[in-house]
Amino acid sequence: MSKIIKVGLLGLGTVGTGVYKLLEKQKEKLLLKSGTNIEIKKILVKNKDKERPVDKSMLTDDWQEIINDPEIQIIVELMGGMEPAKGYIVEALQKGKHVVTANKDLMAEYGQEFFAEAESQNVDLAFEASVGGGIPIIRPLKQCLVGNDLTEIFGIINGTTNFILTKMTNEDVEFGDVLKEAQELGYAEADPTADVEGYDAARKLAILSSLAFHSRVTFKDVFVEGITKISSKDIEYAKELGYVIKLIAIGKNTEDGIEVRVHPTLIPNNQPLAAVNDSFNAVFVKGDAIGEAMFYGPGAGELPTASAVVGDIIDVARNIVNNCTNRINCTCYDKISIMPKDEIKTRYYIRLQVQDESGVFASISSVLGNQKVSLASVIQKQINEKNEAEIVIITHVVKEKQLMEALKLISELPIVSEVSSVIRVEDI
Ligand SMILES: NC(=O)C1=CN([C@@H]2O[C@H](COP(=O)(O)OP(=O)(O)OC[C@H]3O[C@@H](n4cnc5c(N)ncnc54)[C@H](OP(=O)(O)O)[C@@H]3O)[C@@H](O)[C@H]2O)C=CC1
Ligand SMILES: N[C@@H](CC=O)C(=O)O
Ligand code: NA
Repeated sequence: MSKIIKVGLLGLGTVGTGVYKLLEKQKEKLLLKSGTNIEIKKILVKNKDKERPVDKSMLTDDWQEIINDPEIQIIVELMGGMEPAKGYIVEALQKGKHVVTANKDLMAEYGQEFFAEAESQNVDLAFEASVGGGIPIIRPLKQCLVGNDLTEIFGIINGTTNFILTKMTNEDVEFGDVLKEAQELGYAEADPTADVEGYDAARKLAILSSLAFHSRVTFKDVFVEGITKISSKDIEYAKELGYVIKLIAIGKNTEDGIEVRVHPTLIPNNQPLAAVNDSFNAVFVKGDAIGEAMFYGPGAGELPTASAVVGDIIDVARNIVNNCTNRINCTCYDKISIMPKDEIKTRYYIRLQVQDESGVFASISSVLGNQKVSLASVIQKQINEKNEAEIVIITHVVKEKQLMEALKLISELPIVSEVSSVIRVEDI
């Protein structure tokens, strides 16, 4: 057996650089911790001429140099995106190399395919960094909590949007400026649309739900809405009503199928998730044996994410040393249907601009009542220069389909000039 396990690193951006630094820092302890030395042999980058904190001779822009190197046993994919990362992972697994990845885009869509390859080659596939950055959540779900039947998994699983919403809540700042700051801090995806439109959180929720409910959930199954339409006014009104707005991911295993959704949500400000700020993430799980547990920590950034990747590398190295690779494979043994979006039930916050005249409330209440939408509260906020009043409604629990039908009818009422915001409310 090799006394040094050699690693091929794909990508030396935010996370790749963190992994390089952390393995260097841990160099003297790796043998003690894993039973073997671990060494990065080659690093794949796009642009070899960029200034980097590593020995230039390790860099290559040629994948063949890495995949065809028989000494390299572990491929660590930190490039991101779909191709060529997907092709490289499949090729690596097919060649009998172990794979560690932080790529949720790929795991949320091709997890099953990757596991089939890993199983057939008897190699490991580890992806702790793909959800919750540095927070241990994949391994706890696969190992520590496997004795439970989990019914719910929900939380804040995108650092960039949590950073933006926290700043918009606590400071008078522009969305664009805060997004730029999140990008500079290395939290955002290469294309930040994935963060702000909720796709990144939806991918992570697909991964978490697959693990929690033992049934494959992919990105396209998740109902998703991002944070781009959230205004400071909504944040302000939510605050007045005792709520805070967060991008919440919710996965439930119900009698009517798996419910998976990601959207901005008003949550009560005494809920523990309301105190999860900046780029921090938190994941709640509910199970028949454990009851409720919360996993909390840094959800993005160079070293927190590297912490999860290096944990995976060491774990794979231990398995190689102990000749026990491919111990935990795909855990999706069930096939549960996905609940259609229309069937989702929740409460809603609705902000409307209406004519300031008598009978307005009665007309709106009547439309809502006919659609079986019952009101928890209605508040008039202010009157503008056009003599329009702004009203905020909070509903009781209603099915998505009924609410959407009611909103369509409301928006057609002559006294309603605009339905300005519709945000879901959860007392989770
Ligand atoms: N940033 C974070 O906080 C977290 C990120 N992740 C995930 O980790 C992965 C990496 O993210 P991050 O480090 O932020 O990304 P970066 O954009 O900072 O880094 C990407 C790296 O991959 C290299 N690369 C990209 N495409 C190619 C290609 N076609 N061929 C060769 N090299 C390529 C780039 O090379 P070059 O340097 O030459 O441009 C760069 O070094 C992603 O999957 C991301 O979703 C997961 C958790 C947290
Ligand atoms: N862009 C992601 C990075 C970590 O997964 C985020 O903001 O959470
Ligand atoms: Na993690």
